[in-house]
Amino acid sequence: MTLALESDAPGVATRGVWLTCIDCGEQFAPFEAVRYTCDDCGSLLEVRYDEYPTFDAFEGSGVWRYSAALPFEEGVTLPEGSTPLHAVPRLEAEIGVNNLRVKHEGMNPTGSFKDRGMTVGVRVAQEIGVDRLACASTGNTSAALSAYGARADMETLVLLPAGKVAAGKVAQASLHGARILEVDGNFDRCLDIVQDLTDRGEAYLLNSLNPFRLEGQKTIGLEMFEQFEREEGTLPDRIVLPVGNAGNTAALYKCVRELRRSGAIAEHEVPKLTGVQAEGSAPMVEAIENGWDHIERWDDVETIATAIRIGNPVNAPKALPGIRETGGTAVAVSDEQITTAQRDLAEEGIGVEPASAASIAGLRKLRREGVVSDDEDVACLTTGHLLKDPDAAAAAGSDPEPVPADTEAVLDHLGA
Ligand SMILES: Cc1ncc(COP(=O)(O)O)c(C=O)c1O
Repeated sequence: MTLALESDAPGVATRGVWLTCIDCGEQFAPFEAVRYTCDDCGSLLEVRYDEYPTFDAFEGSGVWRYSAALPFEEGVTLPEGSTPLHAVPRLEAEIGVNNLRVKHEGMNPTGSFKDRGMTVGVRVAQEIGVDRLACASTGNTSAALSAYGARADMETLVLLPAGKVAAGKVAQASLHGARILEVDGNFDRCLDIVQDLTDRGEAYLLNSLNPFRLEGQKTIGLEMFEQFEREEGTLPDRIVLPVGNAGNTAALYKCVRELRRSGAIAEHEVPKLTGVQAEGSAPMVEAIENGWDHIERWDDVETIATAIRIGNPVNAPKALPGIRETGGTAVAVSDEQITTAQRDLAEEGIGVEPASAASIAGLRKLRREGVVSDDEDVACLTTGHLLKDPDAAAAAGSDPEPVPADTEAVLDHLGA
């Protein structure tokens, strides 16, 4: 039976929307109760619709341009999306692919892609009528949730792994008025606790376990396809992205499945989803390399890319098939390779935080190994802005040189 919701509440799409279990197929009405996983089998839920749009259904800009593919017509907006798809000619030539574009999600209002998920997720929280929003975070989710919670005038609670969140992100959560709990444990433990709290009805969970977050994030793919097509006359053969909780990987896979279903793209146009993790935090890569259909949780994770310091990617059941069925792969890169890529992007004028640079580092490694070929059109996703992690940026960049307050002395110093 299809529990299609035909709501006439303001701002709610009138077409059918429901939550479906990805394993047993059980369907649930989307807004009648708080639900993140299947009541019957405990697996992940996915938002499904009774129809899927083609590109000509989209109008306007940003995330809400794609409302025909979302559960609402509008949301709590700052606004988000409309991020640039940069050409990077020097990196393109050095790495050696036909075409390399960088989709810089760090240009969202709070400086990361998380805003795309929050504009939808917080709108759903309003619809359900919850009091308090909560998330566990390696930093960016907490920054986005705090801003969108503030915008919606809702209480927010964020749990962070103590000492492992970049300064810019803590500052954002703090100034936007979230209650910040620093947990003596890693991100995965924070998420365990937030899940316990939300199971007890203490808060509404806005991690990417919440399927509505991924609806917003799938607009990364929709927007990227439109830009790529407009500027390059084609779609990317491959999308390379950093992987933490694997929400974006799952969201992009959902995006291409929906576009296939509506007939908006052909089978041969489906891009290969290619995930990149840091060597010290690579359970998805381990699963792909071993052909597993599940991941094994890593209890000890470490990397300079703190945003992807995650040992138990909760969206793996959605993301692993996405990587496999699109013909993609997953690769691990060292912290040194990440820092080099961060510098290389900065030399093209693109400022990203370390986790984001993993996509370029991963592409470079796969190209050198011959997994990526030289005729490919590639889009790399950079997920967060440089200013998120000022310490990492300063460590990777050049040091300031002290000089006296005197022009002659400055010229002397410059060797002029
Ligand atoms: C900058 C950045 N990149 C990548 C990720 C990982 O994204 P996902 O959990 O969707 O794999 C995160 C998640 O926190 C992030 O903040």
